[in-house]
Amino acid sequence: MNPQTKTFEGAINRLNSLQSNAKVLEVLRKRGKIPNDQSMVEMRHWLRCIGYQPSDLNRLNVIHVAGTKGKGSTCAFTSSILQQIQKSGERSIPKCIGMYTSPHLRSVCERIQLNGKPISQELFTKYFFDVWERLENAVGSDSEKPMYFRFLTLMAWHVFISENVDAAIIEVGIGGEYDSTNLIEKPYATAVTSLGLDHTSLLGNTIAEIAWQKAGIYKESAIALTCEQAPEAMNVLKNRAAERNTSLKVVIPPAELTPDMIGLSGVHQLGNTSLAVSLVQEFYEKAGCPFDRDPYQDPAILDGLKYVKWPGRCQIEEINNIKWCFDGAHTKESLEATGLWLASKKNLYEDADARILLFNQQSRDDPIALLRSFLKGLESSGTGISFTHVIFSTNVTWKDAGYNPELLSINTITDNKPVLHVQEDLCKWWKESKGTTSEATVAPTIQEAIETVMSIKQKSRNTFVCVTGSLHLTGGVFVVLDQAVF
Ligand SMILES: Nc1ncnc2c1ncn2[C@@H]1O[C@H](COP(=O)(O)OP(=O)(O)OP(=O)(O)O)[C@@H](O)[C@H]1O
Ligand SMILES: [Mg+2]
Ligand SMILES: [Mg+2]
Repeated sequence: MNPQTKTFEGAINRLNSLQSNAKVLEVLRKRGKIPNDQSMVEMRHWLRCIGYQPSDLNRLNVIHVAGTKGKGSTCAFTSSILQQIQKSGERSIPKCIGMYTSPHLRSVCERIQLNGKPISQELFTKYFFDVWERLENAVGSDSEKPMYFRFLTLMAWHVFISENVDAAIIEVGIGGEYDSTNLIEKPYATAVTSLGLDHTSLLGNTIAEIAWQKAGIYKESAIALTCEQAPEAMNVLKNRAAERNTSLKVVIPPAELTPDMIGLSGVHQLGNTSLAVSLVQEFYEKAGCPFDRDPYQDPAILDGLKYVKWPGRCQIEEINNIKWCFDGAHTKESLEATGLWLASKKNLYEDADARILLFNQQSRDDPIALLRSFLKGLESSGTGISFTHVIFSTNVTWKDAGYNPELLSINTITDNKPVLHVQEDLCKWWKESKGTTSEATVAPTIQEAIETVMSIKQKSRNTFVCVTGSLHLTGGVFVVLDQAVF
């Protein structure tokens, strides 16, 4: 390929073309074709095409994280702790920390990080075309390529191996057993975070079935870590760990760990934090230099917890003279956790005469149930917050230009139109159940939703906005407000 045409935009266009495959797969899944061993056979084939064997991944010293909620946060805590240990100079490893997470907020580069920073557009472009061309050389330019998430996973392996990463923190995409990240044979540490019901059409309708899938990342080489779970999930995790010749270790946040010690807001982060600390401990066990003191007394670990960066999760900002809170929760449990957290942050909105909820959900089966979970969390303290305005927006970025190229999501578009009827249903439900206490409207794009926010602000003394329901909405709002993420 002509080097002139290898631009970042070119890489993003090609990457987005892999989403149409994802759409085909979605249709197959709806017909009951769920992921199976064949997915792993295909992934092994692609890995070989780009020049690696699964055994090559072992040298990355992988920390593998699955779960329904808290995967990304746990990875971010783990990376942050390792960065502080690296900075302290006390240990010979890690020299280079890789982190692969999903989804992204503003830029796809956020998904592949080195030493706590998203890779640059230049590096992304270079490694993107390496992988793209290796695949074309192996199978021909017209043949089918791996889908979006699989491609990015292959690319992450290629980046990490090329950059000599010696601690690779890997977040599972969906499930675990048949996830594209699961080619790793000998991880240093594995953890399953909080379990709940999500992606049920792919993973199963019960917590036990979901636990079975997630525990697929457990391997003989590593202790099987998890946090507190429902008993039916815990039993499955225990059996799966035994199946893999390892043992399950349940990590419970110690009493000495308190919310003021950690850089991410919300009590639900305590479980993620303590899992991350245990992952780091296991990592150093394997590296042959175990911790000999209480990790919660270790200055580098404590700094790691404090200085963690994981935007879009219970994040509070003041932008354009408006108080904002951003959270990408999109499952029942996490929306309830967000509601509970917001209820405890009265100082954010008690003086505000305009209290706006900006909500988007369009890819889950029952968006109204998700909205209700948020309200349940919010109202469980008794007082809650009464919104003066509620805006139900799609996650399309711009009025005229449609999706920002890096935020394109073909799965939520039908016949080239965003699914506005979901927002209309949500709005109708709100009006019926909440009456006239608040003004509820639908915005066809995030840009228009923000325009509505700004016009409400013009007429108000103090404005507070809560953005939640989807990480795609949160990312899109950051783009429209031009708010930096990392
Ligand atoms: N243990 C938890 N319990 C409930 N909610 C949580 C928990 N951990 C994180 N959350 C909330 O879930 C949302 C997503 O967080 P995070 O990115 O850590 O999870 P994830 O498992 O990577 O999710 P995703 O499905 O988006 O990949 C955030 O809104 C966060 O506040
Ligand atoms: Mg998820
Ligand atoms: Mg995630």
